[in-house]
Amino acid sequence: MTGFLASVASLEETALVRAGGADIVDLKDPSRGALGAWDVDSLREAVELWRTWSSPKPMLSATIGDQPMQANAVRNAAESVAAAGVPIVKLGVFADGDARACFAALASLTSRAKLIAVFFGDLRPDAALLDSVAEAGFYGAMLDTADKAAGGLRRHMDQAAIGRFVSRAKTLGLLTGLAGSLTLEDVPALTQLAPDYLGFRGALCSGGRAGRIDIGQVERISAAVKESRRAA
Ligand SMILES: O=C[C@H](O)COP(=O)(O)O
Repeated sequence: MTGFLASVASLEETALVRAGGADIVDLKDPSRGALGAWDVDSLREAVELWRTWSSPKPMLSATIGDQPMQANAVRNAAESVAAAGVPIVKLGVFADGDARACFAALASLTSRAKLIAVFFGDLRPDAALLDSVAEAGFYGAMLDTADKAAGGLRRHMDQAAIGRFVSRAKTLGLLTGLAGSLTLEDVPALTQLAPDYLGFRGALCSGGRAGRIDIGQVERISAAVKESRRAA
């Protein structure tokens, strides 16, 4: 069943998307890049708030920033997000450096945090890397886009290619997600591929992804995801 991930830039937005029906609240600073990170003090505050929530309680994730694919840089950034108490940590698989070495360096963290590898549809994602992601003990893998000015995920990958990614990740036992400037119109087609969640930021905001979350847009996307999964 496909869920709804909403990326938020502040504590206020965290409460808004929870009220709007998000299944995963994703702490991300869009002004700092595709996977811009919150500062550690704000992460701790969000974790404290999240711990007070009762049912329905969304999952909580956070991004580690747009790091170079160097094992030390990626591990340090991921350790710091996990140490703030965030249960799900999302990190980018950029085209530079040694992705396999980064995954291997993170294996020891997988007992303390659920790690998600974020592949980018506009950076020629190498699905063969999914095996290494699973071997390192990651919790999930998803597709997103790195360049938010270059169109959405479906502009860079066709339905069959996205479907192959989802299906390979599932076969490996990974939680699967799809994002990348998605809009309401993308929901029915992508839900057909049965990812575990669809992720949004820009479509939830007024004034673009670096703008502010609009509760009306959150509710519309949330309703569309729920409707599509009923129809699937
Ligand atoms: O993880 C999901 C993303 O934050 C998606 O952001 P976007 O919809 O602005 O590409």
